[in-house]
Amino acid sequence: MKFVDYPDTELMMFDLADMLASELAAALRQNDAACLCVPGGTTPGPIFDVLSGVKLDWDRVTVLLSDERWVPESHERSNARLVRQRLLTGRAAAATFLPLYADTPEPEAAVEALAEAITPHLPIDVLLLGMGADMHTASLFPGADRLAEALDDDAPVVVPMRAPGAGEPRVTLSAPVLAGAMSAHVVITGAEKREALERSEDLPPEEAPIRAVLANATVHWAP
Ligand SMILES: O=C(O)[C@H](O)[C@@H](O)[C@H](O)[C@H](O)COP(=O)(O)O
Repeated sequence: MKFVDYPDTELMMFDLADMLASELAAALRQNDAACLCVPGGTTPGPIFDVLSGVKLDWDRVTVLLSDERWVPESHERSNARLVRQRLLTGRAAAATFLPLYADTPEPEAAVEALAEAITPHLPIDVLLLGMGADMHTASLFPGADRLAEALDDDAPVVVPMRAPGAGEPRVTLSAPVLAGAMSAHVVITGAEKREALERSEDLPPEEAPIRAVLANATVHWAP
């Protein structure tokens, strides 16, 4: 794992957006298409704001979510809603978005079809993830009902997930899909998350799921 700390959040968001854009551009120089995978939550909005205005062949980029809350896009907790409002605007509006949600009451009915749509776009070229103070990333929560399945080397691409700290049911890309990204960045802010990251170093992924993606990742931190 590589760790980069920044003097302030604004600078981090700009630098990181710039880095993601360069990596996407490099992937597009090598291949016809590139896959960008992003998280939801409260942290990445400012990165999306910068990235959405970057000059890039966005029409060759597919955007995926690392995970989704099982709510329709009209819901304020929908990660797809965040991505549509903050990332898929401006120049990035030309990208293709693959949602991680379908209009079924429970995620179990939809995960296979979602995985089928995503699989042709793997491996992820550029991955951005967040992390919770409980050391979850994507929707790989400690104590979640299907965490062991999602951490397994042979895990399916998309796994439904229910956890005490998660609110509504979720779906998540599995650990091998996330860990298989060509380039991975984790963005965190504040002392609590930095301490959690340090604590995770002595824990197995079952207790600290962020461990499952850290080996080849760069963690970006600002106070
Ligand atoms: O849908 C989600 O909630 C995410 O994808 C999740 O994994 C998020 O990245 C962390 O919970 C951090 O969330 P914050 O950025 O809001 O702290």
